[in-house]
Amino acid sequence: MADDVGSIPELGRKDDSDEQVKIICLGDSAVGKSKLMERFLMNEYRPQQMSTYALTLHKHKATVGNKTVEVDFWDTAGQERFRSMYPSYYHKAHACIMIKHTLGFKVFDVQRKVTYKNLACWYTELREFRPEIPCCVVANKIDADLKVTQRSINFGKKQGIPFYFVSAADGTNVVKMFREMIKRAVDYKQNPSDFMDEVMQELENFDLEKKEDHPEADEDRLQAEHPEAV
Ligand SMILES: Nc1nc2c(ncn2[C@@H]2O[C@H](COP(=O)(O)OP(=O)(O)OP(=O)(O)O)[C@@H](O)[C@H]2O)c(=O)[nH]1
Ligand SMILES: [Mg+2]
Repeated sequence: MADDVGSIPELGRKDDSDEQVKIICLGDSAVGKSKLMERFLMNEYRPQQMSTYALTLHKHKATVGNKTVEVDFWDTAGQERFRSMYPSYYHKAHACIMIKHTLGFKVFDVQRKVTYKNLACWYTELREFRPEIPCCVVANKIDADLKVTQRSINFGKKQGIPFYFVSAADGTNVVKMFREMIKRAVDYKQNPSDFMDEVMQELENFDLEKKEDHPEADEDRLQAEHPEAV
């Protein structure tokens, strides 16, 4: 399984959009990660469960302020058997949406069997890899019992992590939550507080400036590499 970590394909490089960010959805199996993506990207909800195998990647175009943003959404697999892949999920992510059931939601035995971690474990592991990226906590399935919204959860309060009650089934808060997270991911990418991310951002800006200042540099390189083509 360890090999899988290195074999995840990178999505295509930045196209004509102004910015590109990666956002990951994390959480135990059956909390509703894929259904939330389906609701946000297609405004659909089909109740059947198809547990995600390893990973599903979605590309999405968004607008933040006057910028176009290409978002790579990583809908990850919550089942324990995919554990060795988690480091590759976290790698270079700009924001993380952590998803759980609403309090008191009756988890069926069949779902419980594949449940691996609780939120605190996910969060601890994420922070080892991505210490500074913006996160939020999402309690899904509030359609099953609206009373839960009168209670709040303690997790994340101390760290000031934003919290949302949502429902993939009826759409409550889904668009709002995803839009806010896209904006936070873009803000983070542009002003990273992690040293390695700052270096990466500097390199990206430097590369862009070089291209703008010397567009002929690419032509020179092409000529040197393929003299017959020019
Ligand atoms: N009532 C209710 N059920 C939901 C909601 N969202 C998801 N479900 C149900 O929960 C089950 C699991 O949803 P998925 O989106 O497949 O779960 P997942 O987190 O992607 O699970 P893995 O891919 O195994 O990690 C499905 O059978 C859905 O019908 C919701 O908002 N309300
Ligand atoms: Mg899934």
